[in-house]
Amino acid sequence: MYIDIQGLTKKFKRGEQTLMVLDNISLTINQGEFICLLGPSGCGKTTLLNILAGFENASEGSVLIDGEVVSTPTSRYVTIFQNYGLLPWRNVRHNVELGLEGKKISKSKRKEIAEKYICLVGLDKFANSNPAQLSGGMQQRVAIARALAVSPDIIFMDEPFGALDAMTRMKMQDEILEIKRSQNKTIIFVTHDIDEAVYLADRIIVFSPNPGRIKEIIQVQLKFPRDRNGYDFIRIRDKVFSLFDIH
Ligand SMILES: Nc1ncnc2c1ncn2[C@@H]1O[C@H](COP(=O)(O)OP(=O)(O)OP(=O)(O)O)[C@@H](O)[C@H]1O
Repeated sequence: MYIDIQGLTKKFKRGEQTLMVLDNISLTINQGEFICLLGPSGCGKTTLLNILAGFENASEGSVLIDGEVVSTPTSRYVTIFQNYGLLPWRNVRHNVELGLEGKKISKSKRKEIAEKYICLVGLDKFANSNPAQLSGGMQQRVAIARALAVSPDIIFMDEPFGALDAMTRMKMQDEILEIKRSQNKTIIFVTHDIDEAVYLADRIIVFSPNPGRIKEIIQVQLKFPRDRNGYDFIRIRDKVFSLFDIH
């Protein structure tokens, strides 16, 4: 077991009131797993991700990663957000180098690492372009290259493809699966798209809201690449749909 969440509860103060956002979440995740956190808006997916990444503290319970208590963000884990988080005044290469700048790495080595990951995400021709010159999908690839450049053990992704059109989104899903396969990362991926979860995940953690609780954990044992129209895919998708009472 790599990530160990036990009895995690999160409450936020809202004026006089206390809002319970996560209620008694217990979950263990293995190294190299692709986990999707799936649930309706407001069920606490982002809050859980933020706690795992060290941006927020739990109110009760514990989170251990690789045997250590999570208290602050570290470069062993990186988060990729929906809005890419690129610096508009920096070109692609300098954006990808960003996470390496605080480390004791020479300028030439930094450049070499950045170029390696820019190639990996297929943007070698755009290394000198600024983010505004790139499409949304390309910008998200830059964010992925930047995340990979620091050699994280875990990648947290918060609806990373939410702003992309359907075709680009499917392409990016294939790319992230390929990156996961070749780099053997542990990926925790927040989405409220059921198809996306079934396409990507080894396990889907389905949440119910108010307060956020784990409703069910679904193991997706389909081989990759998955056929979005295959019988087994649709069977699992229908099972997840039924958990949300969507007809
Ligand atoms: N810092 C905060 N202070 C107060 N309330 C918060 C804070 N952060 C989140 N919340 C509340 O916690 C609840 C869960 O929010 P969260 O963003 O984790 O949900 P989510 O499942 O990721 O939703 P979405 O899919 O819409 O992003 C919401 O009601 C939100 O308003």
